[in-house]
Amino acid sequence: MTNIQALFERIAPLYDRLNDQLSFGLHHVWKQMAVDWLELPAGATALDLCCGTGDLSRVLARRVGRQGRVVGLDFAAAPLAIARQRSYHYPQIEWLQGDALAVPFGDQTFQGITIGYGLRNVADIPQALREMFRLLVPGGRAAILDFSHPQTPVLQQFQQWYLQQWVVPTARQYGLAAEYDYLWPSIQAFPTPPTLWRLIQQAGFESVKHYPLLGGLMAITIAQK
Ligand SMILES: C/C(=C\Cc1cc(O)c2ccccc2c1O)CCC[C@H](C)CCC[C@H](C)CCCC(C)C
Ligand SMILES: C[S@@+](CC[C@H](N)C(=O)[O-])C[C@H]1O[C@@H](n2cnc3c(N)ncnc32)[C@H](O)[C@@H]1O
Repeated sequence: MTNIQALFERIAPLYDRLNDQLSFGLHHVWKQMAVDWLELPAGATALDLCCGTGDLSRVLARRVGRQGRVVGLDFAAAPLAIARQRSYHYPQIEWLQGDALAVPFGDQTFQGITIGYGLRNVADIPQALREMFRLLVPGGRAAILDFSHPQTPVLQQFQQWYLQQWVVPTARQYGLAAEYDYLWPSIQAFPTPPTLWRLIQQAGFESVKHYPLLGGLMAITIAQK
């Protein structure tokens, strides 16, 4: 088990509650936007990579409907177990424990892919992007939702302050300070938007559209094959 997998195994029981509390529920809005911008038709087949507890998988399921198909894939068992518990009324979702760097489906299987707060956590970003390209049908889209790099020094300082002075102390109340302390350095190590767009194009995608949220604290990047 990798350190990242172990981290998400540990935080799984409190993950959703802390996300709601620490983003004042806004992460649900961002996830809905990511799926809306895939513009999937009813009946489509979609993949939620690094699905965790399944938030984006359930948004995809509502979008593609009962005739559609959604696969939620994650390599950690604990968040997947919560995802299954929370999704009994979504029969169109299939849950799979697997690696986003080696997805067990054939080329051109999916019309849309989401990866919410996952790309920053995988061990090999270019490989994850290559897998997403391979798995999409021609013209298919991937929506990458994650933290990003704010455009102004003030927002950059706010992002660091909020994470280190509010998020980590809040997590400490649940014994998860070390796990949430990972956030800030992981964001610092995450490619800047121009670098991410280049990696997406190098993976083969034809077009990349970038949408900063909250001045760049977060971002949704839409890559089209
Ligand atoms: C859904 C969110 C984060 C998911 C998430 C991603 C990770 O990589 C983690 C790694 C380790 C532990 C936890 C996570 C994790 O939860 C985003 C919302 C939750 C954030 C924790 C809060 C981030 C707040 C923004 C920096 C600023 C928000 C401004 C505010 C809404 C005014
Ligand atoms: C921050 S959570 C995101 C969960 C969910 N997508 C959301 O938006 O809330 C990141 C997830 O990525 C998973 N993950 C990280 N690397 C992975 C990999 N190589 N393959 C599959 N899952 C991975 C972790 O287990 C964790 O559940």
